[in-house]
Amino acid sequence: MCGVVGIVGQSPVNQLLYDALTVLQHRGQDAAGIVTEDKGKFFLRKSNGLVRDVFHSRHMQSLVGDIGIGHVRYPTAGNSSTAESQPFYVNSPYGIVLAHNGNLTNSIELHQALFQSDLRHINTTSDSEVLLNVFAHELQLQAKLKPEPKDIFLAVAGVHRRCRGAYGVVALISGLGMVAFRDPNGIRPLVYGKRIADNGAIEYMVASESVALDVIGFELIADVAPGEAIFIDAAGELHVQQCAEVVNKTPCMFEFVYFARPDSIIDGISVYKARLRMGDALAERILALRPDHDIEVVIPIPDTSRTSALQLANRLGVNFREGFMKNRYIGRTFIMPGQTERRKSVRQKLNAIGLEFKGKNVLLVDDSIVRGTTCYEIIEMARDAGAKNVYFASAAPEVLYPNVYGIDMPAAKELIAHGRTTDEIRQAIGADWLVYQKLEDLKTATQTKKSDVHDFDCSVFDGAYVTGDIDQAYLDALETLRKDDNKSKVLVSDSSMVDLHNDDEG
Ligand SMILES: O=P(O)(O)OC[C@H]1O[C@H](OP(=O)(O)OP(=O)(O)O)[C@H](O)[C@@H]1O
Ligand SMILES: NC(=O)CC[C@H](N)C(=O)O
Ligand SMILES: [Mg+2]
Repeated sequence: MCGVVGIVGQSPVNQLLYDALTVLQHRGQDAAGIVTEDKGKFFLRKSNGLVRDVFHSRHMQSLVGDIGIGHVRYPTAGNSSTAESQPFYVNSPYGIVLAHNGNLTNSIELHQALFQSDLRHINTTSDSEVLLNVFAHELQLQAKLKPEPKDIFLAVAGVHRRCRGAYGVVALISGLGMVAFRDPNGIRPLVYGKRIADNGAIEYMVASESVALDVIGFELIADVAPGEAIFIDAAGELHVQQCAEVVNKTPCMFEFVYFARPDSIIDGISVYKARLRMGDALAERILALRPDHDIEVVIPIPDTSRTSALQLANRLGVNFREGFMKNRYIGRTFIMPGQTERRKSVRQKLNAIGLEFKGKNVLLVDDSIVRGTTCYEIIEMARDAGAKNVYFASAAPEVLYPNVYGIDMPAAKELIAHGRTTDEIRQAIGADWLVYQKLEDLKTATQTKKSDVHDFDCSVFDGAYVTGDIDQAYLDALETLRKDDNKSKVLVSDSSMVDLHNDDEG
């Protein structure tokens, strides 16, 4: 789940982009990149690592210009080499750089078509480079030396016709402006906002999550609607156009469960409020299943479950206690690339406060159980700390199916709930009791009257892929390519791959 940002400013945007990327860091910890443009020339810095490690003073100084885009990466396709970090660059037409959140489900077919019909060369295994070249080709078809907004929108319509899957995109077209668009299902989030610069002109910003706008000091205008594109031209003028023939708004449910920051608003839904309601619904379920429960304390698994766990405890009328302390310098474990790293990191990240566990019946609450890495370790820690009984509650239902839209869950067999009953999962994670949220309750908790979202992509829970193009053969191929055991063999980082680089000193 990557994070993207783009700013059309009235003064240098390098620091603003950097700050926005740090706010979006929770969406991708593997690599980061920024491209700015000044007098028709692009300036790039991208590399593997966290934002604070990728950009040093000398890189920041070289990122000149009042317009730019940025990306934080969590790979879901290709490999994790620096050459596959983003933004990507293509020199024709005009010179375009692009940052992508999501995952294309037909990138292999597109890759072939780009070579055989469009005579374009793709140099990496990244689906985002494919997406960039589809956009570039569609723009080239307009055959204009000075394209107008309608030509840009026709190119986006071409992307919608050819690309399948999930994409929240921001791109710069050299000398012309910044374009941003979202797939016709709106699977990945994308918002835009504005602020008034010191000279009185309007500055625009696009970001994966509204929290980035808040922190940088931009006011939210709207979500980029599914299938819609926005274009801010060289004169700073905003153009908005629906570019898809068919739109079916189904944002990713997992954004609300785990990925997004709680202080973000996605498609009119407050992630924070949705998580509070998830806690309420889960408490109702516990009360229905065990009216005479003996839970003495509710303990969240930091960080993401805090919001729902607090509300759950309130609703149960049981004490809420921070029984696990988190090392603030260790990032999210779920989005780390390998299982050994993930397991080690749970232990390094969380430590139990013994007195909250000793002799008590504790209910541990997490937002979700995916591979079971976190809950297995945590339950063992709770027992070591002297808990009498360790119960476990998940604010999301069983994660049963792979994700194909930008979350790296490629293999059903790696999911702890796959092929197991609830009781078998309980045994596998070592809990005394286990309860999951029901999918209907999760949907009800996430929906609000204020939003026009009536359905979600819940494919990881129900196996219904909203783009309608996923079959078992696709899932089998994805599993073979990306499952943990094969990642290290197949997806080796190749630092010798060619890409645009202004700075190769690291
Ligand atoms: O069952 P698993 O495969 O372990 O995945 C689920 C866990 O991973 C995530 O936490 P993470 O540490 O990534 O982030 P957080 O600090 O935001 O909770 C999520 O919040 C769960 O705790
Ligand atoms: N998580 C994402 O959004 C990934 C974007 C893109 N598919 C990549 O692997 O770089
Ligand atoms: Mg967690």
